[in-house]
Amino acid sequence: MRRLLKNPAGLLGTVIIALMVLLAIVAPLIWEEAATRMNPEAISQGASASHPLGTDALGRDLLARTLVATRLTLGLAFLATLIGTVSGILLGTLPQILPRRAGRAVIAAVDLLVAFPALLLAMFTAVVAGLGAQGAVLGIGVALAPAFARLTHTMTATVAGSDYIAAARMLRVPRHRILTRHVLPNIAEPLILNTAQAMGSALLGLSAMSFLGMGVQAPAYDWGRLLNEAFGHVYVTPSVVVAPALAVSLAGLGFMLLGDTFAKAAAHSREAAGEPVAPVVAPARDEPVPDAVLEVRDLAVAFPGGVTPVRQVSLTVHEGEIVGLVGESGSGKSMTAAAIGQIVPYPGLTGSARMRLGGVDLDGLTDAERRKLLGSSLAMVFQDPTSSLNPALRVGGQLAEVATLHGGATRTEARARAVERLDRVRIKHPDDVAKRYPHELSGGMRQRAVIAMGLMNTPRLIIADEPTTALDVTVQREVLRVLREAVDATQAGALFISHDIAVVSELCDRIAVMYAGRIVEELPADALHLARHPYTRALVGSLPDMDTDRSGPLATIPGRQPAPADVADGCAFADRCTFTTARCAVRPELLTRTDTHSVACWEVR
Ligand SMILES: Nc1ncnc2c1ncn2[C@@H]1O[C@H](COP(=O)(O)OP(=O)(O)OP(=O)(O)O)[C@@H](O)[C@H]1O
Repeated sequence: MRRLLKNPAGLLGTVIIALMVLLAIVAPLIWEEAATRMNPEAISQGASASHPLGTDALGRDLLARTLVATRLTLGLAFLATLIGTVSGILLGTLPQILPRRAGRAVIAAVDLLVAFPALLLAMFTAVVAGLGAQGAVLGIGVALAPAFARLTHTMTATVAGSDYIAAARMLRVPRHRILTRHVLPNIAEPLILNTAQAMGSALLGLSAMSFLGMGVQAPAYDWGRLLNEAFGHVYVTPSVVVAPALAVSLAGLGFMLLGDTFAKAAAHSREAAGEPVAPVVAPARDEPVPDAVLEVRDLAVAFPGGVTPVRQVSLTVHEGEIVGLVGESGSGKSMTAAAIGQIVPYPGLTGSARMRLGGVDLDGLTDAERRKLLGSSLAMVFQDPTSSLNPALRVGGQLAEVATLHGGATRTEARARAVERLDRVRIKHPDDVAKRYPHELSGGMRQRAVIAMGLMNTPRLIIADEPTTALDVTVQREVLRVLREAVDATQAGALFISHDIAVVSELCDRIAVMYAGRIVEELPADALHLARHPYTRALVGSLPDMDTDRSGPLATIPGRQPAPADVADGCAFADRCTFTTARCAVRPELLTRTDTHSVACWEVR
């Protein structure tokens, strides 16, 4: 309701439709008599005190008739919309249930009908069904159905490709049950939005049919019929068309605005509750770290409802260095990466005391400058290489685009560079691979192609967010080697995110351990055995090695990490820690133990 009040167009649409519905209920009760009373002395008059919008050819009051006609007009529009949506949705879902060939035939028929002008289709159906309100309603319903069927089919086909539908099929869930339980609930929202707008179209279509004499027939009348009757006098008393024309336009506008409001409300309902609130962080006053390709100080990310997945995270990455960010699922690693790349999803907001990339302070830049800097200096490699590459474009073309867009290269230069970069990430026959589409590549090749894409310009920082999680162990090794070579060759810094402490310790120079949105320990990778924080020690301890007793269960960390909205004031790990004391009710700061080792724990002070 609050959102509706803030959206004037939506509010207007809601008020118009609410008034129309109210009129449809009460107008015939109040003005029926005035609307049907004939007056031979006041035939086809213009506006006057007794008839504010004039009279028709039989001397009946046009304002009263317009108000009374609201019920029939809205009622018929509702019926036509009902016919159109129900038959459209049924038609659109049929191909999911029918055998493949029959399904294709249905879709071909729908495509044919969509191509046919809607009003002609309505008229044709109305003529076949018989002149009058019934025929017109059926005609408009039939005219609305193909667009709904097309929409339903397209959305159903999209949802049908999802993994959860594949899982349901694998479990042998019957087709009709997949449709009603898994498909339709997921496409209901756009269908409802379209229904509101279809109501407007139905109303306009029905009014047009009645105006042409093919809809409601005398003595019944809707707004279109009133327009039809008034039209004969329009040159003598133009005001006679004002009331019905205004009513049709207002209702049409009302339904369109209402559809829009539904769409906006649906978009907002997907967001977390509450308004976005930016974290307040005081800017850093000390000198920036020299030679750092990335310096992040006190980074925080906040979502509405007190969800703060990243709290006071400080990270520094130097040239040619790979820093590993480890932590269990939900500790805020990806969100930290997203905040550095300025791609935190709305309604999340970020704040930091300092954010410098390649020696440039991002907070001091305009949006355009920041985009340019990030586009040319930051390369991001995500977990799923399939979604990082556009399936409709060839690999070489996509890589080349990066160089033309941010590096100012010509097309020929960019293409040559794309092949060279593919070669650099150890892709065999790079010339040939550049011409292929992403689906023609294996997972490991795709991930290497994404790394090559990051290397198209001269990145200062590479952020790799679990780049090998989806790959098997041998391919994983290849990709990690390529990443190390890329860092060594370009002297860029890299932030490598993973939940696998074994992989991180092998690849990285330094490791930052994250727990419940904060960094709890930072140390050189080769000093992992000297880790002091109980969480890091538990992580290291849960790694099996050659001496691990294979007959016993693997070591685990009991308990669970708190959700971002439930992190307590004290040490977030206290619940799961074996060294917890009264002091842990106060959060320990991340303190430097040696030049390269920092820990946030009371126990190790
Ligand atoms: N759009 C969002 N709205 C609200 N909270 C979110 C949103 N996206 C993520 N979060 C929260 O942020 C927290 C951190 O998520 P993040 O993806 O950074 O974790 P992660 O450490 O990378 O985990 P994983 O290893 O599973 O990817 C999660 O607990 C999640 O609940």
